[in-house]
Amino acid sequence: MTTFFGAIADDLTGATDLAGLLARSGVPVSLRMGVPPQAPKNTAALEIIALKCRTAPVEDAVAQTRAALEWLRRAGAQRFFWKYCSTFDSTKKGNIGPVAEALMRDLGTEQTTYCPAFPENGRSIFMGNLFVGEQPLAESPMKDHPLTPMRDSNLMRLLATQVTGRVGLANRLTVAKGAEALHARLSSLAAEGVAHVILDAVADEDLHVIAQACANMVLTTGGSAVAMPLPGLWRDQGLITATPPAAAARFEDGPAIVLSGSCSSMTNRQVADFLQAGHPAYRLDPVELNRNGAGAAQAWLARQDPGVTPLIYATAEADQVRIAQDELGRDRAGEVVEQALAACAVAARDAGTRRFVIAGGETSGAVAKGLGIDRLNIGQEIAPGVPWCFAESAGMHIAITLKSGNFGAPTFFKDALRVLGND
Ligand SMILES: Nc1ncnc2c1ncn2[C@@H]1O[C@H](COP(=O)(O)OP(=O)(O)O)[C@@H](O)[C@H]1O
Ligand SMILES: O=C(O)[C@@H](O)C(=O)COP(=O)(O)O
Repeated sequence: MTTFFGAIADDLTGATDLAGLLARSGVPVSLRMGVPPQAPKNTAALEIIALKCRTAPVEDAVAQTRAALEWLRRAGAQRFFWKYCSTFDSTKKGNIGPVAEALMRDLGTEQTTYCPAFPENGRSIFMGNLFVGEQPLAESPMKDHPLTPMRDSNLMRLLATQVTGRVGLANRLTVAKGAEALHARLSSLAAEGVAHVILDAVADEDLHVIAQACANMVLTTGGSAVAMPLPGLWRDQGLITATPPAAAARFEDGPAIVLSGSCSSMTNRQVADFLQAGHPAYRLDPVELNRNGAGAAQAWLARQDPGVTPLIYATAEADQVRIAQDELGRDRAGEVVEQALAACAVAARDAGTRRFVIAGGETSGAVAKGLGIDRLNIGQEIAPGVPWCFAESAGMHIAITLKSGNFGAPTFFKDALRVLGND
């Protein structure tokens, strides 16, 4: 099938989030890890390329996204989407703005839109200000994010330092009037030379208005939710067709494992819930891993009953994370944990595990890389923005879910096993 929609995501969990929401339309979605080295072949109507460029140097992020754009254009894509975090994770320099401007230049378009709203997960935008639940972004836990601390809630100000073009707003009062009014507002902003338009949205209805108004724009940007209604609209217009999920959306049923490297407050609750349910668990200590490697964890794993899903986790509260980081440095502490979880995933696969539940964005990248995954097909959603995915790993068909730290209910790990399997 020829590709119609090409999306570029700045991280892997963000890409599966987008894929899960697009898949709700019934239109096949394909997700590639990185820009494929080979020319497009067997592409889906909706193609997503997952990059790892959220915190990369700006020039690096721009080069990666331009290469992804080129591949998607060669696949036939006619509409493009730049996916970043629903909490607008970025710094004064980028990478959201510079990448958007580079994509605009390559596509020859003078205006794009920005909408990280994700109402189902509590992200809303009003008068250009981003809220996480009832808290302004800058008062939410995102203010202390280790890499991209968000200390301003105003998206116009945040974006203005990242772009060279003018920034404007189409506010909720306009969006509430419907697609025609929003379209007219975008046109009048374009006439004034406003290249970057923040779009307010507080509820899913707003996202539908935005999709209608923007469905013909060559490039739009945002979180996953604003793209969600687009495939349905294009299908109704006859631009794409829905076909049953690809045959690759299958896995060989088998044992499951939960691997958690996220230290977000939600993941801490999810680990506690799973421990309370009595699952066998092994806690990784970064200092110990740095000294002796992951051998003890793998030996423990080899002794487990494959019928009872084990949990291996480094998830810890902030004070424990600080102790490990003080001892090893932030990067080394993260690296030893990621390497250990990736090694455990490979050992589990080789011992017959076929369902993998992974918590954490960086963790997911490391595990997927360790398992040698280069393409994911999208299956059932477990929680908003967290689908099961199907992939090939060392010639085996596996199922894997990659959970962003903040997403999912406290029962997420049990929910994942229930959605796919008999647990
Ligand atoms: N106990 C710990 N001490 C220090 N760093 C840790 C610990 N546990 C996990 N980490 C690291 O913290 C980072 C968590 O990031 P990530 O996996 O992206 O989760 P999230 O999606 O919640 O941000 C990873 O690099 C992981 O290896
Ligand atoms: O938009 C979102 O919130 C997510 O899709 C996302 O990008 C999550 O990033 P991590 O929290 O780093 O996994």
